Amino acid sequence: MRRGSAHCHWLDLKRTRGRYRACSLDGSGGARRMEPNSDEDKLFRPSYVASMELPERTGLVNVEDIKTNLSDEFSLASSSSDMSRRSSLEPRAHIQVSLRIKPFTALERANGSQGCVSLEDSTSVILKPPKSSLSRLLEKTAGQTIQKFTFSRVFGPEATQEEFFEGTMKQPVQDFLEGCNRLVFTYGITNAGKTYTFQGTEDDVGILPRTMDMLFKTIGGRLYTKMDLKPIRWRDYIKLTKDQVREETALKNSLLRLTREVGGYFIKKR
Ligand SMILES: Nc1ncnc2c1ncn2[C@@H]1O[C@H](COP(=O)(O)OP(=O)(O)OP(=O)(O)O)[C@@H](O)[C@H]1O
Repeated sequence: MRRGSAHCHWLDLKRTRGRYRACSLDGSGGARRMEPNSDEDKLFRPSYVASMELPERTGLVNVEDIKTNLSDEFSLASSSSDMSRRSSLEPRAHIQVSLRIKPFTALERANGSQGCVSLEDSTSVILKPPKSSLSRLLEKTAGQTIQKFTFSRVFGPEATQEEFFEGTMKQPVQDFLEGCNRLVFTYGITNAGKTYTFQGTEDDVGILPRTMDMLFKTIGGRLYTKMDLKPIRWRDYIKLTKDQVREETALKNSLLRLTREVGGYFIKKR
């Protein structure tokens, strides 16, 4: 993600009228879009180009209502954690919120960065203010400097990409394959590790390629193998003529020449 852009990556897994739709966007809102061509010869096929569907807004929105609803779903447990709030974070809750704690980079270690987050158990962390700000904080908010936050699950700095995928994504992808819609997104300040978690690195890919891998492996036997369909907008697709197939193939080949395969994934050449 570019510096200064919205701090969020998301993956929208939807199944509509028997079709799978997996849409991935980055913080710039960069969903791919293609121009409509013809509406003839529409056939059902999995489409990988999608967009968000926002519910129709009817009338004025009461901001206080929105706040109330979100408070039911999310919970920031303070040191005096109350159990009724915790219930929204139990495994059966509609929203699962996982925390991933990033290890210090070499630069951060060299700069003497200090750890302020400590794992209490697999679902909660304790946050302590940095020593440099402690005396100032103590004057203002004595007794409130240590806070406890509870999540569906907490992953420490040593958690691998595979462990994180297994612990957070495997179930939603399984649910999606069984017909449920799922939306997954990462959220955090700049440098928090969103891109690393979502895309990963060449050697250790993140949740997005792992999700695609799981999806394609599962639906592999049911894929339409001819190359004569092209998605348009987010719900439809068109059947290409022979000339269009040739054009598309040339375009895909030129794009593929810009990539190389690493461990079964295609990444951009440097
Ligand atoms: N779990 C991790 N293990 C090892 N390195 C990590 C981990 N998470 C993040 N990093 C490293 O920390 C740095 C910042 O991570 P990343 O670029 O993913 O942050 P970001 O949240 O996407 O930032 P921005 O919003 O500015 O784009 C990168 O060098 C990345 O490789």
